[in-house]
Amino acid sequence: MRRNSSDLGREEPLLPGRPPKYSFDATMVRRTVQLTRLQFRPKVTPYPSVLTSAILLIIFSCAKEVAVYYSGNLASEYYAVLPIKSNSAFSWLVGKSLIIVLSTALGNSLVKYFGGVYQVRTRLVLTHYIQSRYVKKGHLYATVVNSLLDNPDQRITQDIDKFARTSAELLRDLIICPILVIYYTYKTWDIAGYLGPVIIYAFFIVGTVITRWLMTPVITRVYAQEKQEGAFRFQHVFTRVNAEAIALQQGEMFEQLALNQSLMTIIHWQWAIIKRKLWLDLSTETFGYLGSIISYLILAIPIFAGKYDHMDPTSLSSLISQTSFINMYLIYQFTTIVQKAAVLSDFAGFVARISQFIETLEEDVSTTPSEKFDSSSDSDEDLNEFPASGRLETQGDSIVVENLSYTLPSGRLLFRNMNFQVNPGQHLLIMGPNGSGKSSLVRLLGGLWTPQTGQITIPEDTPQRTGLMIFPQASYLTMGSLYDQIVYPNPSINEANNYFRHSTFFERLWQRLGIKKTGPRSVNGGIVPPQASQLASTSKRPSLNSLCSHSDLGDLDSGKPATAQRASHYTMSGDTSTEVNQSPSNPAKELITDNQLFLLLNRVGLDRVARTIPFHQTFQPSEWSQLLSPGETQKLLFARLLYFKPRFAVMDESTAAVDAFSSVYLYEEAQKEGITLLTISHNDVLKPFHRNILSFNNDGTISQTVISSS
Ligand SMILES: Nc1ncnc2c1ncn2[C@@H]1O[C@H](COP(=O)(O)OP(=O)(O)OP(=O)(O)O)[C@@H](O)[C@H]1O
Repeated sequence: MRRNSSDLGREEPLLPGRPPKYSFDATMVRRTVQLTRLQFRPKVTPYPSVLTSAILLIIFSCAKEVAVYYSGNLASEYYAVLPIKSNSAFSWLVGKSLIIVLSTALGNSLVKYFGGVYQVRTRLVLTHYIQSRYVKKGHLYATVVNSLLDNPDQRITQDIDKFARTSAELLRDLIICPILVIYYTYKTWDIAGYLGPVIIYAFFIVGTVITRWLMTPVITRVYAQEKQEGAFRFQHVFTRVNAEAIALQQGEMFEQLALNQSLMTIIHWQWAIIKRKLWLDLSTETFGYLGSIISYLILAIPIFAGKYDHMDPTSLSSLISQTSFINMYLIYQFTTIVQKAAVLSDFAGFVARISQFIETLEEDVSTTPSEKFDSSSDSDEDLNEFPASGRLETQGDSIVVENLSYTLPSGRLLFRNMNFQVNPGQHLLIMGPNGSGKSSLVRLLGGLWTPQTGQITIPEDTPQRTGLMIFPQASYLTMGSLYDQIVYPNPSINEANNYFRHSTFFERLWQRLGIKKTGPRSVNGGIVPPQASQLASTSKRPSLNSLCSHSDLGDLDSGKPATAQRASHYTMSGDTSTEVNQSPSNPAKELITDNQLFLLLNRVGLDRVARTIPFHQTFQPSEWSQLLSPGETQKLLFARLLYFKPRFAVMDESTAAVDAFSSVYLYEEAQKEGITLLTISHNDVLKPFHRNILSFNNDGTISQTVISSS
């Protein structure tokens, strides 16, 4: 797939005064149908489907309207009963009123309840659908780095939730609206003649036109503001994550100015919204109050025409009360339609943003950054003619790079016809100036980028060992415990995912009743872990899966929040042996034991960590950066390397923060395990551990030097 800069227009860029517009066109209808089909697709969660909650929502909305009709007529009945001072009639009416009022209250509450249920389930289904396609091999990097989609995080966290809320609101109010309009039109006609509905309809048309005219500028600015909100929040997160770097460089003032600039942009849009909302609110409020007066104007027509001259004053006031309720309710329905037009516009915007996300994920998003740009200006016209799948092969026992060429989007040639081979035991040191393309080679070896010409072959996995593991330049510790840092990327959270996919209502009921417990259903989509027999068996501890076990999805039916025991603080408890096997179903414990973890940590020089950080305790990535120094983090990643013992490993400056003595020791340990290392480093201390040196030059050429023949 080839993209050029014209694709940028898929979502309009945000320019002051020209926010993106979302309208009700054929695309919008197609996208709504698609989203609705996704929403209502067969049950994917242990909870009753979205369809069930939608049906219940509609049923209770209709029931509530019947109750509202009867309670609206109560006033006219009191007008009729009170003047005649009949005890029995009055008592009967009070009893009837109580039943009607309670039914109305119950109807309203149930409508709200099922609206909430529908909203939560819609969010669950859509978020799960998109999340499992977004954070997925081959998609995450491509979507984040290559696609032109703005703020995927905001779309997945906020937009889906708002879509769920607005669609519940529309379902509740708009589906039943036409039926009510027809019924109350008939009643109005019956009481006031044809002029009644004509006046109300004319009132509605004028109101809609004016409101719609005033609403459009508000809606478009709301979207501009939402987008800026996402960027502002992200900027704050970034400031928080990099607080230390900012403070050490005394960059607070700069950051403050940058944040103020973003704040002012948001305030600009918010202010624009408030100004325009004044006129919109003035219009809706005026039409709202006019509605109640119009109801009496309509009644005045037959009264002044003498239609009710035969009636006594009591009957007439009862009729006025009943009629005004009917007229007002018809006007209220129209007001609802007008008000819901704003919700409908919001809904259209959310449909657009969510659908764009899904469409991006379903596209064959290229993993080559150069395809973001029009490559016609490149020297090589055939850059993209090779199919992506043919570029990276997994076979044999060596890493083979043949005739590899790669040109950056800027047109800079990084490599030209690069050739090299790394056989088992022939450790390779990759050196070169900054920006010469060393990490880019890693991206190509990892399949993130697609070479424009040439072929890369990486060794295949065996049942015992992973063929190739890559340790990127930026150390990354995931959310989780020490166990998780070692077994990463093997997910110990599969338990939650399996439950999410497969548990039925009855399974869950049995679990609640304590009749059946779900055992571990390990789905190993990660890197080949060591055989269980290789692990020393000692006491076992829960890991990330206890964080994400059943209860952690929260109980949607009871409304209970997730019961995960998240690490809110770091305890310096040295005794890790008191926490034993909290979770009966913990895949991580089958991947690594306490004993093995303890030995591994000691082996890489992290004995302090082994003594002070509870093995089972979960931390956020930002907390890990406070718990461990950069050098300790790199040592922990070496523990991961020694745990997996892959056949080949690419270490991109993996000892950059480690002291020289420890670096040498870690390399000795890795090589003892039979791991063939491809090291990117500027450090000469590692030279003796390698057989060959691959030197990158800034002109796209490389040279190879044999250091030792062993
Ligand atoms: N996603 C990307 N899109 C476009 N260009 C990129 C991308 N990532 C890196 N580059 C460019 O590729 C060039 C080589 O970067 P690379 O990270 O491979 O350098 P390096 O040799 O590893 O440098 P260092 O020694 O500083 O780590 C840089 O000029 C960089 O701007």
